[in-house]
Amino acid sequence: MFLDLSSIPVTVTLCKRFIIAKIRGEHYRDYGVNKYDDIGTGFGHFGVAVEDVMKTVDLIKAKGGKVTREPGPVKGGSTIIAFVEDPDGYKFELLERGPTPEPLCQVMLRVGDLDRSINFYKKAYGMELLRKRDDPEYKYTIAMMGYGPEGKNAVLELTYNYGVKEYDKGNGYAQIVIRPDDVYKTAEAIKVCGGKITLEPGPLPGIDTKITVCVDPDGWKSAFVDNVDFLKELE
Ligand SMILES: C[C@@H](O)C(=O)SC[C@H](NC(=O)CC[C@H](N)C(=O)O)C(=O)NCC(=O)O
Repeated sequence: MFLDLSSIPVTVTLCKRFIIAKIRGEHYRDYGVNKYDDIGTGFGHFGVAVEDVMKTVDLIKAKGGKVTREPGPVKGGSTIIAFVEDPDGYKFELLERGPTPEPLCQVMLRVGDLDRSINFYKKAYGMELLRKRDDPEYKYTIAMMGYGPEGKNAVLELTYNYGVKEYDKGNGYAQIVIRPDDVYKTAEAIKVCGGKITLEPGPLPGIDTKITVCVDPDGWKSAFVDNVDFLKELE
């Protein structure tokens, strides 16, 4: 699969419940703003699964794309990865995997307290802790959170760097969009678990799609769109 970074849609349905973060740039723009020059230090990358990282990197180079980490085993592991950047400077990690229904497979966010985040995403968002890996050599721990097994579902890769409690969110990251069955219950769970509701649950004016919006304990924003309403919008 050739990865044409300029064609990555702003919001991509990754699996039944998890629509990847909206990123501000060429496709998703606030009127009058044509440059998001501060991606911040908290946003990590989008992970894209490809069957041949080396071939994909060669194609990206041939198209003038920017490769920031050449193909090779991930430090401390065996998965072949590479890092590339899109024209707005957003990072994409290419991960060598077999065929998958969800090539856009990760969104990585850095957090200041991993256990707090795991607990929050479990209890407020109904996610599972799919995998946790500590890497003392490189002083970080990651937790993969999601609604189904990696390799078939998009996952949220929460990264804790030893001793780093806060990150700059910049102005480019917008949100992760998740599709629950009941945004009212979701909002209640978020409030109970220490999240902050920034848009109370209810129908959007004019289109009746029920949504709610919140920020997690680190300030990462998530929007929740009623699953049935969302599917109706696609009809
Ligand atoms: C799928 C998952 O296991 C990985 O790919 S981990 C990749 C690894 N992550 C980190 O190093 C996170 C900590 C880092 N300080 C950060 O905040 O991004 C990574 O990026 N490795 C780079 C490499 O060259 O292997």
